[in-house]
Amino acid sequence: MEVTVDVHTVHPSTSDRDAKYGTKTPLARGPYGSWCTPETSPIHHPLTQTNSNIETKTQLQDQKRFLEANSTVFPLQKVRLFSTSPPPDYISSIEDKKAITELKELKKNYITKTTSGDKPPPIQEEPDCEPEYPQSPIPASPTRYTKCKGFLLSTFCDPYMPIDPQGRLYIGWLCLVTFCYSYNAWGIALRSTFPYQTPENTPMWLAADYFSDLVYLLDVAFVKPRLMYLHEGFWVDDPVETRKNYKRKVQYKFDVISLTPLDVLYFYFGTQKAILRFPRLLKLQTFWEFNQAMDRVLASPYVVRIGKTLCYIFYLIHLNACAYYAMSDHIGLGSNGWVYDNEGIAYIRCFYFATKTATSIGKNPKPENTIEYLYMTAAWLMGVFVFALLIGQIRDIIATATRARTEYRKALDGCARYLRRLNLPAALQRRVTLWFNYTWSQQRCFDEAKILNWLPSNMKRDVALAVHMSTLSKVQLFRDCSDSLLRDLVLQLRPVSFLPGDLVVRSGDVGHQMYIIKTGECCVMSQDETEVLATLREGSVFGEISLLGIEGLRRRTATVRSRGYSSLFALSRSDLDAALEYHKEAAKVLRIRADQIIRENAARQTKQRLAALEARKSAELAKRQESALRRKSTVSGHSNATEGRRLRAPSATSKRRLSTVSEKKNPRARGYRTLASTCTGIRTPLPTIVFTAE
Ligand SMILES: Nc1ncnc2c1ncn2[C@@H]1O[C@@H]2COP(=O)(O)O[C@H]2[C@H]1O
Repeated sequence: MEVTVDVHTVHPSTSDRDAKYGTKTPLARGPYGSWCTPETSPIHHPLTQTNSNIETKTQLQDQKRFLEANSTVFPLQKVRLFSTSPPPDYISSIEDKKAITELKELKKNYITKTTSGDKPPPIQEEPDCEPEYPQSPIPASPTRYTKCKGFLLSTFCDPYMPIDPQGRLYIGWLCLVTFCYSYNAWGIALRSTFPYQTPENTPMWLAADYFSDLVYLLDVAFVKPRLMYLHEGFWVDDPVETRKNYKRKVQYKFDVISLTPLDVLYFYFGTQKAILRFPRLLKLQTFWEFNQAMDRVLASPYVVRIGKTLCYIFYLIHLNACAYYAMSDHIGLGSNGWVYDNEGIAYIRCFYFATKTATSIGKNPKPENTIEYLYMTAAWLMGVFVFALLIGQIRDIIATATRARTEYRKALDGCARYLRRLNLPAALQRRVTLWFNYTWSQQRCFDEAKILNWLPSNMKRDVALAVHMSTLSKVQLFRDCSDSLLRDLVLQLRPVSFLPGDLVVRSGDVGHQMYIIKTGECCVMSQDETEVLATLREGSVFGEISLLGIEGLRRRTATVRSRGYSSLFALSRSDLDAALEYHKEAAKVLRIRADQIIRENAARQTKQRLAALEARKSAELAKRQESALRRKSTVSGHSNATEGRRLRAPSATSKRRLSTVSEKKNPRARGYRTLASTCTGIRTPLPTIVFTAE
């Protein structure tokens, strides 16, 4: 349906507006510099709600209502007025509207049928199609076998199966190709300059040559075209597509050129001309690819990186040695003091010469003619720039490999220096050093979070779970609650280490963190620290009572010390609160356990008090009995004296009377007595119960 709307946008004059609003509001002005109706031509502009047409909003709304009443949706934001044909957006929106109406009708029919008792029409099922699951980040394992004419064929050898570019078999193949490439790279230069290819050993050289050619050919024809590749985030394993993909690459062109059979010219030049095989050197990309693959799969990629740099250095020296021998041969072996004198093993002597010239300036045989000067200059320049670069690269690689250790040493040295400057006791300084050493041996880094910071949060969580899984699986709390609690908390856990005897939490302090024991043991001590109430082991949780604030307890209910060296995970109050907000069951478990600890601690305390009271009573009784005995024994001999003392000593009744009098004088004394008598009955908040994850 085509809709053409012809609207003259009317801008009220400033006076109209002012009359309406009663003020002179500073509004944006129209394109004509005034808010009056333009006389010359109508304004053509889209009906969007901007400052300039804010005045016409009511009119526009009227128009919209009118058009909607005529069952058309008029997209105010998109339609340009005075346009002869509606824009595509508009058409699509009309179509959308139709589709929505149809859908609504269908729904209405369906609902009326179900409510009227009719059986609703069966819902049309989608045609059978494979559900598409997310792909694995690594393509399917290449170690599958297929049967071919009775033989089990590895997928790698099956010409119709795609190859996983990260699979071991492919990396093995790359290794073989790289070996053949290295043979060509070293061999062609060597055989072209040194007299090592003789008519006797030529068949051997040729066999090696053609073997490497065969590997090159297989690589280009059967392996590379089957390599799976990533396209728009998906692994493509269709053979036609993989072949096309390979052919699109520059590498394909180089691979094909590297197979140029220039060796047919052997028929003309003779088999000695190994230089004719130089196109084989164009397969350099495979060498790089192999290095990258090794870098990915090896546990310590630094070895590969250093190995690659050393390869470059040796290869340059090799080329230098070949050039030196070729020049010496050209000038005449032993013809002057600079050239190779044809003594000893030619290659070793030339290699030595090349190494010396590339790495040192001076103390080399003096060149005697132009060509020798040119060679020496080139060799020195190569030594200064190329070798310096390569050796610098090795230094960087080693520095990267040992960066964490260097940072640790720096931190330790800095801290030790600081403590020494403050002249702190030697024992404390030694403790700090011990802490550094222990933490390093446990974590191999000081800031785990910093290392993982590059990863997306889900991956970070997976890594943290994998790293700490062995400990976290022992924590009863996580076993009793849903898995998502563990996933939510794992990134918030901060590893901390303690030395033997270190205080982890102190009774009476405000609690800010709770702890999970990763390794080692911690002792929950009695208030006076003379008794160990409980020994907590791997996977145990402590320090949660003051975080939960049960019965208003915000302070630590006990002192906990590390028994030996221990590694714990600390979880802050805010992180725990955030997690418990969404994991009510975990909050319940923690509360139940904390309640239990508090109750049992209180029971234990009461028992201890009663026992102490009992002991005091029996001690008093014994004392009284003893004094009575003593009195009996002396009564006969000193009856007069005793009688006098008895008269002087106040009786129990008079004593009581005395104390009442003093209480009356000092009401605080009575207060203390009342408190003491009630205290024996109340539960003390100090929990003293064995609380382990087991
Ligand atoms: N008797 C006990 N047995 C085991 N753990 C205890 C005992 N008493 C206290 N704790 C733990 O020691 C912690 C000390 O700090 P909180 O009070 O925060 O939480 C306490 C409990 O987790």
